[in-house]
Amino acid sequence: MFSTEFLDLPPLASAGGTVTLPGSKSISNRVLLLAALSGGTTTVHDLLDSDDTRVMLDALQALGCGVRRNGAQVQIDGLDGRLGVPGAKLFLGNAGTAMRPLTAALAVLGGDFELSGVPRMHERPIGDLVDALRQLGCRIDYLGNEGYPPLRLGRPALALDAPIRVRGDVSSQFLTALLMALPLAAMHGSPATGTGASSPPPEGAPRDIVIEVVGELISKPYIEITLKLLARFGIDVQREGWQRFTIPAGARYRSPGRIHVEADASSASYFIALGALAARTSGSNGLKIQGVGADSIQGDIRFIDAARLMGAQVTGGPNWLEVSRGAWPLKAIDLDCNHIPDAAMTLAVMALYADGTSTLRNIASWRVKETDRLAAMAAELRKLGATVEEGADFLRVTPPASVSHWKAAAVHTYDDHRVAMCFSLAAFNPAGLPVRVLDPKCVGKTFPDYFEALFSVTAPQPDAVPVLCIDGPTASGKGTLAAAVAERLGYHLLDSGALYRLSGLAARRAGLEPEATHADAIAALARKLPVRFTADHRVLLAGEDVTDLIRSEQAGMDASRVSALPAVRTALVALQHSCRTLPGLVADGRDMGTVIFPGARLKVYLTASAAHRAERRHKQLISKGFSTTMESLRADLEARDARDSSRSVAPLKPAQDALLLDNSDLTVDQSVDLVLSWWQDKQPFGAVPHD
Ligand SMILES: Nc1ncnc2c1ncn2[C@@H]1O[C@H](COP(=O)(O)OP(=O)(O)O)[C@@H](O)[C@H]1O
Ligand SMILES: Nc1ccn([C@H]2C[C@H](O)[C@@H](COP(=O)(O)OP(=O)(O)O)O2)c(=O)n1
Repeated sequence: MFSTEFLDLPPLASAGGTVTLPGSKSISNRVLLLAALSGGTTTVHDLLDSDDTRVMLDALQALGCGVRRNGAQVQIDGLDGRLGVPGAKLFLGNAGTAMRPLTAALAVLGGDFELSGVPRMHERPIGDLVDALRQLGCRIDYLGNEGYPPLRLGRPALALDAPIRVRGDVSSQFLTALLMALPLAAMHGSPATGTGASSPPPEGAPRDIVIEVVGELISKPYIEITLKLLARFGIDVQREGWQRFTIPAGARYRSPGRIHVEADASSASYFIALGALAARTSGSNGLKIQGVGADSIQGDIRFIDAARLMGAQVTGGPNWLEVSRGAWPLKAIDLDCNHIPDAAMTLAVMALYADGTSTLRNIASWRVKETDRLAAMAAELRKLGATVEEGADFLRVTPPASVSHWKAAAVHTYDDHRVAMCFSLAAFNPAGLPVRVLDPKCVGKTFPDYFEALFSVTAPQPDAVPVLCIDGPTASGKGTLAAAVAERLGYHLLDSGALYRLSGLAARRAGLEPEATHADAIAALARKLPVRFTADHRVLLAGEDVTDLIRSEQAGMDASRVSALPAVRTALVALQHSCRTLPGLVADGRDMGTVIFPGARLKVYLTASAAHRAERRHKQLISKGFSTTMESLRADLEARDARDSSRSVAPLKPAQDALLLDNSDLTVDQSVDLVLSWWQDKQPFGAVPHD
């Protein structure tokens, strides 16, 4: 996830490859419980791996289910409505999606269970659900505070003759919990008294079980998901409006055999839009979205129809979609979007690429979401150069009049994940302008790795990935400065010196003195360096952690010697160029600005006096446990400076267009801020806004 203050998206050109969307949390835990209640084995594909799903799996295991996990695939041996090792104590962490449905299912089955969680779980109310369950004869005791977990569930005496009444205006989760639990009673008829979960209840006369919703039902799409999942597991609930639900007598949970957990359909909308508006990356077979298919049970999947109206070509199977550009430019639309409120925001950004004015209607609900999304979308679309009319419940978007009317914008995201994800699509603008997304971490609410996923299936315009070079002599602070700047911008980091250090080490290990007679042999090693830089800043050579080994002064001297060999330098060029990937690169070394990235947007030549550098290196080495003296260090670094500056190929020197920075009297933070302000001056966005 990008936790930077802003993320600059370079202009993007094309899309291709496969993106796998994360599974939906609420569907994951519903499916697990339904699989456990059914007869037979269910293979669950693409289960979300999160704290909440782990808690549910542990609980089901404790209740006697067979659970076999294999990556994102889990097999559940269902208990055919006989869920329960009587007396089981279940610890449910902080997983509300486990606590509520398990409370309902186990209270209906009965069998002396205890359900508890972390302290925070014991502060989350469950009284409304407990009241509804007690009303139908379940025995539930509070073990701590009234209205909150932990709970003890006893044996019920179910009274199912009269309709069960549940409030619909508090949380749809209570209704979901009852809808999943009551088929257990229908399955065995409706016993007058429960008999515990370990032995099957006696057959009573099967009868319909009716639930009546009191008050207006909120979050209907979630109830719809519950109903559709119940149908997949053999329970066809009959619904009269959103007021009355009937579970038919004799209903019985049946495993569908295999089931895919869908990804969040609203998240899919960004990639459907991407396929519709991006050219196809050459050599790719178009854009494939894994995790959700056209027959999704989520309402927002109808976004596909809207995208098709605008020109998208969408095909798909049970759990995937393939999208490519059809009409281009996209076709303007006039659409009632009431049925796809979240995904419709994506249409507003697609409208930037349409052949006329698009109108999205019946979207008043946007005003009461994470932010006033109508106002937010209008304001940010205008920043990009669109003409926007904002009505009480509609948005009318006219694209920028021509390529030159597009503007580079810093998009404010209002702590709203969907605003951030939508506007990433503006990076395909025909003007080749970058787009700045402020506070990109807001995507964490539903899709923490959204930008990583986007970058994995998009290609930038030629030479659009920005590079910031920091060159200079040893111990000037290049590595420190480059790492800090990369972190603040969310960019990749190339420590080119490490490549020479690794080449020197590889040469030594092959018994080759780092000198001209072995140039070709060392170059051959350098070309195939089995190097890996890990996320926690370790350097691995053929799997061995050599991070500290290559930092010794000896390794630095060897690096300086191999780096003077032209064949070695040539051998490392391709590897260095391959580091220039989305969203950008900070490169540190000796010849980054002069040879490797001559077109870099900003080049900094960093120096400090020899005395300062020797002192810094001394402190650094001592702190790492190397023993050395200031005198020898200063002599070494002056020798290294002389060799690095006088070699015939790519000598150490400032690029003509480099900005010089002597940081002898600056702190690290001062240097970082200065370089970032220089970087900022090179961008088309103006000053970084501070809220
Ligand atoms: N501006 C600075 N002021 C004081 N110390 C610094 C500064 N920049 C870097 N240092 C320290 O100097 C040492 C050498 O820095 P490093 O980044 O390893 O240099 P280089 O990559 O140029 O060899 C590190 O211990 C670092 O913390
Ligand atoms: N782009 C580069 C980077 C490093 N080198 C050479 C020259 C340096 O003396 C060695 C080691 O570089 P490194 O940046 O790791 O060394 P310092 O941290 O500055 O001491 O590699 C180079 O020739 N070209």
